[in-house]
Amino acid sequence: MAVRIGTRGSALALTQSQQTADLLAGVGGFTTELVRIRTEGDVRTGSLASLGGTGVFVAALREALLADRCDVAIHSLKDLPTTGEPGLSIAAIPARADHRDVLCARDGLTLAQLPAGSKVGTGSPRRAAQLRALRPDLEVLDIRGNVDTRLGRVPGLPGNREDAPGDLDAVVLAAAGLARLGRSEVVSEYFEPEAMLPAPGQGALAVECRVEDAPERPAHGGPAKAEGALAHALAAVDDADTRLAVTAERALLARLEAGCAAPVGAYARRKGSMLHLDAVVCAVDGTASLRLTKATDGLTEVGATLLGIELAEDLLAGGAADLADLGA
Ligand SMILES: NCc1[nH]cc(CCC(=O)O)c1CC(=O)O
Repeated sequence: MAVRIGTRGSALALTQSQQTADLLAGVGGFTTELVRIRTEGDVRTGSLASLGGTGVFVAALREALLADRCDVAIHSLKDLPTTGEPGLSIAAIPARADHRDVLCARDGLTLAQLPAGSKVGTGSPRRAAQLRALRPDLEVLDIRGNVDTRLGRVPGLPGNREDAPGDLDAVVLAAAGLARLGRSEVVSEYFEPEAMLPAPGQGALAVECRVEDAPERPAHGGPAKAEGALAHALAAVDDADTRLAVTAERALLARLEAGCAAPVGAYARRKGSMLHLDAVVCAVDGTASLRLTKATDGLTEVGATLLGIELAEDLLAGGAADLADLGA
């Protein structure tokens, strides 16, 4: 019997679901098939999908898992709410792809090379705030749509359709999504976290399944226990360092009680025996921000969670809630 992989129908979702299906099947013991889960957001026009945010898609995939219409669901971790779903488990977090945001500008321009007044599109308050802080002289515009639609707003990018509008000078997107779609040649600049902190979980995927199919992970570390071919594969594709990093980033987000549209950036990575976490909360107009860093030698799920909570409390003590509407 094939393991049914539930996925959204966008090009990005289909690509990352197929790549993850191949990763799981590569461990051996089963085949996979993609099951496309339709949502209300898919059948109506783009504006509803953006209104409902990604929450409607996550909810539809979770409903399909609980109703046994699929066995596994693949999510972009940065779109996944920090609250879990009873009966389901984040059974695997594969190694993170590129965590960075990128600029895709006309004529290969970097951010520093864009003329004053250039129009830069992004749908993310986090990216807008950090862009405005770096270049207050640019015009940052709110844009919507899938990756192809967004790239189509910039004239002359390789791979754009002939009839694309090309009405902006640049857009900012996630490196990981472009890489998964094979469109990295549109990138004119990669932003290191020092310039722009990514969204918590950016570049990482989450594989969710019903709790009875998930490998058992001891709370204080040690190898996961897996019964059955699927649980074994889920344990095998899990990346411990990525899991630690995104656990810290998401614990921070949860403690800030920040929504997915809040202007909060966070990036954690393991360096030797330490886990480092950088985070920023920005005023959306880019005039103020609070950026802090913290590290721990507690390289367990508990240690990573505490790191995120403690850095969030440092940010709150520094006035993060007055800077930004965290509930956005
Ligand atoms: N919010 C949309 C979204 N969700 C996941 C990705 C791809 C990158 C990733 O997996 O983090 C994107 C596109 C983007 O932000 O450019």
